[in-house]
Amino acid sequence: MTPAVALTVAGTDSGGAAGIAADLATFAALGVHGACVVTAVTAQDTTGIRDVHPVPLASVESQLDAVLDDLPVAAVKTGMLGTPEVVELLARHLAGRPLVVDPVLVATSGVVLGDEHVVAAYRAHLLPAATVITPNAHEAAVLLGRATDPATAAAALADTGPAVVLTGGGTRGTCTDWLALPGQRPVARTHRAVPTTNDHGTGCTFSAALAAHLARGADLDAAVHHAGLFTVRQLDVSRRWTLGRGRGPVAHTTPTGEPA
Ligand SMILES: Nc1ncnc2c1ncn2[C@@H]1O[C@H](COP(=O)(O)OP(=O)(O)O)[C@@H](O)[C@H]1O
Ligand SMILES: Cc1ncc(COP(=O)(O)O)c(N)n1
Repeated sequence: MTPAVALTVAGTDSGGAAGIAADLATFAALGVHGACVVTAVTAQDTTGIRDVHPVPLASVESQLDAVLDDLPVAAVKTGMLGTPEVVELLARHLAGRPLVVDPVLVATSGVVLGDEHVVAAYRAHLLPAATVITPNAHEAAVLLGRATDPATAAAALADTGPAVVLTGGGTRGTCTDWLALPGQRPVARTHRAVPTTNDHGTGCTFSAALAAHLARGADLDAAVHHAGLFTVRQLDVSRRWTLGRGRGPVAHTTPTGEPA
């Protein structure tokens, strides 16, 4: 048999919480073979990011060519891309495929992972090529160039072309994500909040789970639903962990190994 294949294009996190580590672990937990294209190497742990080393554009392109020439990639997710040239390259190579764009611009620790040139390249090239984008409220405000309420922001971003899941993580009471499809009223998806600080990599995990479910053939609505359930369940696991001196990793794998 041929397993479902998903590709992540993202940065590494040496602490194993976010980026490529989160994505490949999430793909594996959901029974999907994961391929990866590395865009940047970060020296990072649970307390923050010490250093970022971008991978040369030619190397990103040859990694991408190697994967796309050989494997039946059913869905792609992008995370930290780092430079406007990489953002443009991906828009050229990935348009027309099921494409989840997690516009990683600022780490939880506050370090900027995408400057204004990267933001401009997202707006001009990658957002119009995406199937669905998964910004948090801050990233949505940066992409739109203005701060507004989440439902309005989700609808405004959907008007630029892709479906939008504007994520609203939080540790008290409930969390609300807004799903907006182009030309339609945004819909609120509210679920319980897990009270934990072990949430480093949560946005990566959610968008990787979304790509994994699309790769397995789910439609967008079902993929968003299952990615949300998966993420909450993994936070339920990591809330019981003691790992690292800072914001611990979300648990990407399930104890049972069963797809969510
Ligand atoms: N503490 C939490 N409890 C439950 N769900 C959470 C929690 N934190 C984030 N989520 C969910 O995880 C997904 C990613 O959200 P978010 O944390 O906003 O991403 P990011 O890491 O990009 O800021 C969303 O579905 C959000 O609702
Ligand atoms: C390589 C890489 N990619 C993405 C993030 C964002 O993750 P978070 O918002 O949990 O810090 C990160 N910190 N590092």
